[in-house]
Amino acid sequence: MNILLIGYGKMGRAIEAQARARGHQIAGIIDPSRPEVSITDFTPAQVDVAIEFTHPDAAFQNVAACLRAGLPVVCGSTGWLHHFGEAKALSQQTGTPLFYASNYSVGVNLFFHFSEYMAAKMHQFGGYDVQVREIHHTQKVDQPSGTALTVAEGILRHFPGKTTWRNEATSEAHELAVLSEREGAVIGTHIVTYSCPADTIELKHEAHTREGFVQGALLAAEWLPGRQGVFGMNDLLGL
Ligand SMILES: NC(=O)C1=CN([C@@H]2O[C@H](COP(=O)(O)OP(=O)(O)OC[C@H]3O[C@@H](n4cnc5c(N)ncnc54)[C@H](OP(=O)(O)O)[C@@H]3O)[C@@H](O)[C@H]2O)C=CC1
Ligand SMILES: O=C(O)C1=N[C@H](C(=O)O)C[C@H](O)C1
Repeated sequence: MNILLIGYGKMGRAIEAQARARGHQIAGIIDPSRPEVSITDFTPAQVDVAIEFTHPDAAFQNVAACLRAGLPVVCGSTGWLHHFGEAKALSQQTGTPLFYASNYSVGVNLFFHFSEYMAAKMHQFGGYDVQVREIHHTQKVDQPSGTALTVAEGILRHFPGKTTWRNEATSEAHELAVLSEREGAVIGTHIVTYSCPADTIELKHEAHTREGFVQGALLAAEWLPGRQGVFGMNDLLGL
């Protein structure tokens, strides 16, 4: 497959190495360090799929440019979902597929499901309060993490005592606290905690390396070309 890499930071570089190891070619690299190259230089004849891991402020423009150019795009950037409706509409108008996941790791996508199941059960038995905590490296620019937002939305769907989330501690019983910590080079840790005076139950996912994100993004990139629509990890993994 010919892959256009958009963003050549921690994720872009790790994806390049793994893509080459799987026998794919890198058709081009779009990054501020290479201002002479732009997405509009590429056509569907040259690129089977674009993989976008950049920045919350850049992601939508990049996704939109790919869709307009007819390039299927797998996007992992977080913090741009206020534009997701526009991206979906553009995918429909152009007939070009879009894949988005707040987290490409298979483990995290299982964690999302366990968290929803847990929320429903904890609600059924009552008495517990719940909070979400995410810990990431100090270079991360958005908070809460995209993964924590997906977890929070899942809890809100299954735990009716919580009707909204807040990115800080809260004394409002109906608000789900989603706490963000930035520490050293932590790759990504997410913890859901249910507590009551008698006990505490936690569900935790801790990424040890970025390999899980990279493998998932490449699986999505290998799966997407030839499809039409907007997809996520549930479609890819059949969850
Ligand atoms: N969905 C998932 O599974 C995962 C998502 N992420 C998300 O992916 C994004 C990138 O993460 P990461 O690689 O760690 O971040 P990095 O900061 O290491 O890399 C981002 C790269 O994108 C470049 N960039 C910035 N603006 C543009 C633009 N307009 N066009 C092209 N490239 C641009 C940056 O250049 P410069 O430094 O010069 O600005 C940098 O080289 C983040 O939003 C992060 O939250 C990360 C890991 C997993
Ligand atoms: O910025 C990161 O590094 C990560 N971002 C994603 C997020 O915001 O959830 C996924 C992963 O946790 C790493």
